[in-house]
Amino acid sequence: MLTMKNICKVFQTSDVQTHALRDFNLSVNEGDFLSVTGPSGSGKTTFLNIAGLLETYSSGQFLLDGEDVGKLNDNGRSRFRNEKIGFIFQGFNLIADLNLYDNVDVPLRYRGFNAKERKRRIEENLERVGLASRMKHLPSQLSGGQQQRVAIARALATDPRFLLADEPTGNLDTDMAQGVMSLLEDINRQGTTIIMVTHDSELAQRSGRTIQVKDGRVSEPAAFSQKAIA
Ligand SMILES: Nc1ncnc2c1ncn2[C@@H]1O[C@H](COP(=O)(O)OP(=O)(O)OP(=O)(O)O)[C@@H](O)[C@H]1O
Repeated sequence: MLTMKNICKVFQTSDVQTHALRDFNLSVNEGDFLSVTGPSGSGKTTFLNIAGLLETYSSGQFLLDGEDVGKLNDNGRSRFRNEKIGFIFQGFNLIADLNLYDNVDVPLRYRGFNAKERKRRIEENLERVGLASRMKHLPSQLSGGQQQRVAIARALATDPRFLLADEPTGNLDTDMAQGVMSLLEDINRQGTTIIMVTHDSELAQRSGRTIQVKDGRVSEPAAFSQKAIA
């Protein structure tokens, strides 16, 4: 459902060219939980941003859900992203002066759901991450792990096929990181395909499949998904 063939990404900054991805090849199947590891500057975030249609690529082919996304214009890419992809980030990116309910509401308003449907989705997803009782609280009244749970509820509220996570446990202590990882495992078991960039090799090993990125390439052959083997 996600296939990248020989994807290259060159950043041009004044007279310096940076080859962030070079002939990057990867296939991700529906239902996979893929961890992406690798040294700093190897291209992990660039890969994730291209996968999430936040960034374009310089050459190669990228098929997402059967669509050649290189052929979409800006509007087409935004629509595809809003309908199919949820994001979570290391810094949670919650809006500080909105309570949890209103934070989860943001992408739903953007998508134009009616008030009744928005309420249903907000309550269902805050329930899913174990924070239904804290709806009226502000992000600053929560622990880091709880804030990341709200960010996960917000990402899931639009019911995306893919959840892309860039160092989702990077700001969390070990216990909170384990809790967020367990939640991601539950979400994956319920059918959402997850791609997670992480520096934490222990967490990476808990996902079904791990690849390493080095110098802009997948340096280890993508192992078969354990789900595919089972
Ligand atoms: N907008 C940009 N303009 C110029 N160069 C960039 C840009 N974004 C990334 N790069 C460069 O591309 C390369 C890959 O960066 P990327 O952020 O993808 O690495 P990473 O593996 O995610 O690193 P880290 O683990 O430190 O977050 C680096 O050399 C980086 O400096």
